[in-house]
Amino acid sequence: MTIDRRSFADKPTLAKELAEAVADRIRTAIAERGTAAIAVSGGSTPARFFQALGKTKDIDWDKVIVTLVDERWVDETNDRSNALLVNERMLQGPAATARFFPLYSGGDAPDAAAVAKTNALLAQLPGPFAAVVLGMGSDGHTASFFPGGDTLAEALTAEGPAIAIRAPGAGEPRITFTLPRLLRTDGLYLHIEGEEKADVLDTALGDGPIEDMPIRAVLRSGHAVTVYWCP
Ligand SMILES: O=C(O)[C@H](O)[C@@H](O)[C@H](O)[C@H](O)COP(=O)(O)O
Repeated sequence: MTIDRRSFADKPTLAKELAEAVADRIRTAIAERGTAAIAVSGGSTPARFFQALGKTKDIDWDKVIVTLVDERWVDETNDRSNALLVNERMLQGPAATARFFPLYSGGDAPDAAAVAKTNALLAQLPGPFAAVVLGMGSDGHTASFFPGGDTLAEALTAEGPAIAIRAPGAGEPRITFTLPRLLRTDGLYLHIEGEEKADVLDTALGDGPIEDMPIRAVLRSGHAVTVYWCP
């Protein structure tokens, strides 16, 4: 396994270092390919990182596309919307000129037509991501790869780019990039904070079925993963 675990003293230091790593990936992708796309996670952990990245001045933000690794099926006025979080915390100041590709495409549920609409937009993304930043729940989910997810097997294997998924621990129905699409990335980061999540990661790195802790599919994928952790 190519898992590089990095520990930082505190949350502000982690946010700054992760923002610098992702900014480097963005600058390199723009230099090599003309554009850079990144996919970031929602939830409660990434706000500081979003603010640090959004303040970065030496990036051609108008050449950057930001999207989400997954989204709850709610519109952008809902405080559970990951898009709302990204817009409020990252796409301000220097980063305000970046383009944002939402995963939520309207309506009450991610039915086939809604997912097709999202996938038509996502088909416009450049080939590989410059960076994908994952989070992890204490149940071992990442993106919306939840234990018990109704489309989990497909989400971990299909080309996608995105698929609907429902799971007992997920709250709303969700839409998520599939794992194969997320693995098409230059940099793959896992951002977790707190002792509990360090313990969950230790468990996930041990033996056991992927269905119990879907983060294992990422950790066993063969793609290098850099873990950013702080207490
Ligand atoms: O929309 C989401 O919920 C996510 O993208 C999800 O995969 C998240 O990264 C983990 O649930 C960790 O969430 P916390 O940071 O809130 O613990």
